[in-house]
Amino acid sequence: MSSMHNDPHLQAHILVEALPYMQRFHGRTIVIKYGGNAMTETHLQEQFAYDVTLMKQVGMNPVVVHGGGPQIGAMLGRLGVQTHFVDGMRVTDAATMEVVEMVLGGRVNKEIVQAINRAGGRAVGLTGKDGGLLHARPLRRNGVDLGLVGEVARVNPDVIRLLDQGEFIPVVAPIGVGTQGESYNINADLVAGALAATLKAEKLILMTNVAGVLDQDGRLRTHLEAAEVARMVADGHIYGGMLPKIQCCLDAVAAGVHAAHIIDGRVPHALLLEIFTDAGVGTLISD
Ligand SMILES: Nc1ncnc2c1ncn2[C@@H]1O[C@H](COP(=O)(O)OP(=O)(O)O)[C@@H](O)[C@H]1O
Ligand SMILES: CC(=O)N[C@@H](CCC(=O)OP(=O)(O)O)C(=O)O
Repeated sequence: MSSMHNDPHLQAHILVEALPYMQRFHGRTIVIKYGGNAMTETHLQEQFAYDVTLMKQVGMNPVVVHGGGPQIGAMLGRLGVQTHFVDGMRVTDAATMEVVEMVLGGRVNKEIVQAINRAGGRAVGLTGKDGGLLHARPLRRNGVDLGLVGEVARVNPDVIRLLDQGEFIPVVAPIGVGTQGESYNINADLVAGALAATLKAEKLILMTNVAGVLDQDGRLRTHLEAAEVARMVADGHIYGGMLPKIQCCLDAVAAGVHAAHIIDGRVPHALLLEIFTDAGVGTLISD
């Protein structure tokens, strides 16, 4: 870092390289699923907060959707409540839902809001209940009852648009509201995908704990087209937690989002590198 500071030419070069991206993405919405190490390690969290604040400062509209699976797991453990997953989804009974809502909508959401505010941004925390943002219905999986696990039935983006115009950065916890006012626990990747599609976002960026989508030899694929993704899934080279990410990237791109990225949240300033540099980080998925 210090050697970079000592090289004004390099600094100027970096700023100039960022200019076309600032121009291209000015006034555009970029939906970011924030999760993994980037959320739990203090220095990565601080860097993320600076990245989002910088995006907003140069005229983009970042919309943050956060996860928090490990934090929910830790709280359930402290309360002595057993939890288990079916196809990557946490089976959610009423007692679990109470904890999910407290942890995601309370502690985790406010920690992110505070981190962004500390970086000089103006973040506003929401759950899908606020402004009727995320209407949910029960998610059905091969006849297995997942309880209060939901999927997004409808998005009402009015509150996001209002915040964007007001120079605020929305930070959304993945909780939806049902027809009777009940809460649903929704996988955060699904929420990010649905928001990106509804907002006709320029980009959907999913931050995770791997370098991106890897091929059968463990090499990073920097660009994948839909047809190739389908082949990799059929051949079993994409599985587990990567499946819903891939699916929501494909859905978002099919719905008109220009690009969907799966990026390595363990890399310092991963978001900044993805948005403002020619190289980018992770895997770009296009149709
Ligand atoms: N082709 C692939 N490339 C990279 N990761 C893959 C691939 N196929 C399956 N995975 C798995 O998907 C995981 C990422 O999903 P997950 O752990 O659910 O992420 P997150 O917790 O960030 O939502 C990886 O750790 C890896 O085990
Ligand atoms: C239905 C379901 O599984 N919901 C997730 C919601 C949080 C989430 O998605 O967090 P990560 O992105 O950190 O995994 C859960 O209960 O863990």
